[in-house]
Amino acid sequence: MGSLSIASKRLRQSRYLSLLFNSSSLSNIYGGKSPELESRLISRRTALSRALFCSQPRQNSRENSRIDLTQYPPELIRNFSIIAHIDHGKSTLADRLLELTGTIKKGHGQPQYLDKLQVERERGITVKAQTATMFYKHSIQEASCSDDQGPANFLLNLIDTPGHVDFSYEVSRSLAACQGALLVVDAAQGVQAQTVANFYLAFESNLTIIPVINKIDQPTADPDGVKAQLKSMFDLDPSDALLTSAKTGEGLEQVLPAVIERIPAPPGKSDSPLRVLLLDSYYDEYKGVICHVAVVDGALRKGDKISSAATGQAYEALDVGIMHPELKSTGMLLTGQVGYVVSGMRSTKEARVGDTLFHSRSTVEPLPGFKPAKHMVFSGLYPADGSDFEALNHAIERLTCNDASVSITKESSTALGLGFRCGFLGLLHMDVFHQRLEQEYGAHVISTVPTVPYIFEYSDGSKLQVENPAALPSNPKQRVTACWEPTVMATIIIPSQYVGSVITLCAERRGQQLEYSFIDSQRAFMKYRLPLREIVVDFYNELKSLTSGYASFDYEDADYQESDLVKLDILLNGQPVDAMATIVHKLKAYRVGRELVDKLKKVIDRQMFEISLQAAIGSKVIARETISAMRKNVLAKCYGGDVTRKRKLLEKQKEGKKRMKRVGSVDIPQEAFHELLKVS
Ligand SMILES: Nc1nc2c(ncn2[C@@H]2O[C@H](COP(=O)(O)OP(=O)(O)OP(=O)(O)O)[C@@H](O)[C@H]2O)c(=O)[nH]1
Repeated sequence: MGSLSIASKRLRQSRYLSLLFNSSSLSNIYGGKSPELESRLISRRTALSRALFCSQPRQNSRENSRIDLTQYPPELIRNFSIIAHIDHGKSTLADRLLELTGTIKKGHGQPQYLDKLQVERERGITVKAQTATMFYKHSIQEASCSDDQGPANFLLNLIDTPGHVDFSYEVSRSLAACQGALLVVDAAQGVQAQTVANFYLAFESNLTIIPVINKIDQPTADPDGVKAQLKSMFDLDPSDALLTSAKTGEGLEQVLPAVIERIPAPPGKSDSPLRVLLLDSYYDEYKGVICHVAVVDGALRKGDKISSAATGQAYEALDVGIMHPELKSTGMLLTGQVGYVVSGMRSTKEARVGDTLFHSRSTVEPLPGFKPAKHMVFSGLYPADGSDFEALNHAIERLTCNDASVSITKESSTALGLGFRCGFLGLLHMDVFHQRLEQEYGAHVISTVPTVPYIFEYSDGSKLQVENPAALPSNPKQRVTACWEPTVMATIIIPSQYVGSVITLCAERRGQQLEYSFIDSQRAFMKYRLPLREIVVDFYNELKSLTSGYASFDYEDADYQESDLVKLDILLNGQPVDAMATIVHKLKAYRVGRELVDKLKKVIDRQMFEISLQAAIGSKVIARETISAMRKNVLAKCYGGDVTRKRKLLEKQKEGKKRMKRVGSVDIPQEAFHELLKVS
């Protein structure tokens, strides 16, 4: 029965393969004319790709054998994370460890195996933390794990985490399931900003930290220099550092023995009532909500009745297993083990990250859970074609099932119609969300200028958090008495020769220097308090270009600070366009207003009538441009009578017009909204 269903699943998978990875074939078959059909096919495509990557049956006959988790008491388990600055080689190291333990085949042809999302593969970054269970034989002298003192079989749970600052929430959640972390540092680049941030995340979580100096094969590698940095910055003993090359395989044989010998076993109690920490969840077309969990105490078995401490809802554990690295049903998860549970939850909203699951018949003290994700950036998302609202609604609902860290509320704009206000963890997160909407769900969206959550106080004493500038009245009658903006604590590490230009950049961005020191003779370390608004737009790119790409930057949210803010309106032919309003610091309002109208003038096509573009604070216009009238005759150069050629040109013009948004009588191209993102 099992092999039959596997065979038929494979057949289905192979029949869909060409469709899966060839979106053009979708539009060929359906001529792009049946949106429902296309959206159904796209969601099927996504589901199948997930099924392929997440639950594809393995070729190896060993895979079909049952894994008996009772063989792995907590003392034979190690849970560890791989943390590092972006691109220091976490995912490649994870690949090598999976190969070394036979969890995946060598030369599986899929580098960065645990980066399963299309956006992760295209951008070469990790966005979602991924867990993989490995089995590894090792003998340790002191432990009395096996009577004959021969090698014992260990169960190792490896969690690969994202490196980018926007996803540090994923990192902190992953660390909650671990007792140790491999802190990977590039042997040539040395300690970078996110190495510092991730080290402190792990340190504050009381994890055992094993420094791994990776990429020692590079000609510019300086492992001794990096050891010295690790000592001076984190007080890590240089002799504890492992030297590896995830590329050539050098030094990798020391990694897992070090994990087993240095990282403590999970501390939970097997004989205590069940407590399961819910780490993450995603929606699978076939299985429903799949929760990633860590069993802190007790044992969870298939068929158990479990309850959620957060919602009080009761469920049945329909399937329980480990990620090996695909889902592998084991029928149980015991103390200290990390795996998955399918419990018939209908939406990921029921699966609250940080929740405690326990046996319905028992009463337990819930686990501390996690701080809720903090949304740093808000932006409006509107369908490029106003009539696609339902399709976009559906796409967003499905995507938030797999990315619960986005906040969504419906909103409407006079310029763009019905849409959504979405809260993201940062700009990259916002970008990745857009890309996934387009790639996985075929949605075409217009996004408005990202903004940060400000707090405004009015003369009647009321305070309001403003996530959408349009919500702020321009009406001076409702007087604002004070406003506050969010700030961040930024860590910047740069080669010393760039110190001057980076200080100037931070001063321009209204930064306040808090710390300035040298890591070694070549690199400086700075801490700044910066308004979040100033780093949201283009700060990182500018920092990178000022320092020839050598700067590294990380931030964590800090307090609100009082600030002199104004709402900047953009008016087209005298009408304010709500979707283009922004909130800026008063000192910058004139410059930003001028840049905005200049940019808009470049991207808005001349039309049949004159268009005035204005930037205004309240009723005061601070910048103005005019786009003169014209009639664009696309057939002007098309002499002669070839009707098909003329038709082609007119079709092309019509196509272009579809991508315009009509505001009042003015057509605004999608690029206008994109251009606005770049003005700070
Ligand atoms: N020369 C060399 N290159 C390596 C080594 N390890 C990884 N790389 C390369 O470094 C790049 C980044 O590797 P990843 O494994 O994606 O890095 P990461 O830390 O997982 O990146 P994020 O998930 O985006 O934070 C890839 O091009 C790898 O091929 C190594 O030991 N030596």
